[in-house]
Amino acid sequence: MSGNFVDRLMRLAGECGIEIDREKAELLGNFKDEVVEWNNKMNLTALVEEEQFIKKHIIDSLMILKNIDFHQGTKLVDVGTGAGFPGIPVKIMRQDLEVLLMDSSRKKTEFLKYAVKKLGLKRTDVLCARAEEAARNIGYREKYDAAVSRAVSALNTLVELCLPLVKVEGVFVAMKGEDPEPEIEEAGGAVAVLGGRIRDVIPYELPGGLRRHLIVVEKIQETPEKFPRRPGIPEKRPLFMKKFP
Ligand SMILES: C[S@@+](CC[C@H](N)C(=O)[O-])C[C@H]1O[C@@H](n2cnc3c(N)ncnc32)[C@H](O)[C@@H]1O
Repeated sequence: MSGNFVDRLMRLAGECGIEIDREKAELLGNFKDEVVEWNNKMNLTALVEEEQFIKKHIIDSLMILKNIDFHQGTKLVDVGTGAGFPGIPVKIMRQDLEVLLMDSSRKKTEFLKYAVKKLGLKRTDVLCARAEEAARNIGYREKYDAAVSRAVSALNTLVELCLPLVKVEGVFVAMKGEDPEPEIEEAGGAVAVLGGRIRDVIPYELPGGLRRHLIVVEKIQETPEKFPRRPGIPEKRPLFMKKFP
């Protein structure tokens, strides 16, 4: 890993109000090196150019910590984590968290298992599963203080994948793009039926002026047992989707 990467990461993150000490920046750099190396063998992510990786992968992931106050030892699941975003940068910065990295792709979870070991991350598990299946398992259902997810599906589908994993009084944070309002409007009915309530929509900006939002959904009551539906159904037939002629 180049010293340049570490300095650049610390500077760009600092400009966004995120302080990263050198030791953690080096760990994030080691993670980036692993992603790039594995990306030569398999398609993990399209974003490997250094500055883009820093801004759109690492800093974007860390915006969760800048905006959400996770208590010490929070149990957090990252649903559809892919190559580990936002879960791995979050874990590197907050080593007290207990993190589950979940993805339905075997090749991605093989990479994640390797990366977690190589980076020496403790209390970090990797699960190859569809969220719809994991949430039917009592070991995972309503066991998390927080779920996070980025770039997996539209909010009305995503809440069915994520809210069943969250404890009552826990929180689900969806990372969304520049204009989340249409998705929020479309997901209102689904959020309510799954036991949630949209608490906050938090705008933020990445270096270079890219605008993003965090949608914070609090879990106010248990998710009815019939949810999530079978794998694939939440996406195929999102709850309360308007029917078009
Ligand atoms: C576009 S990638 C995003 C990865 C990462 N969150 C990021 O922002 O870079 C979407 C990931 O979600 C996973 N995924 C899609 N549907 C899923 C489901 N129902 N359960 C678990 N993982 C899922 C895919 O395998 C894929 O790795």
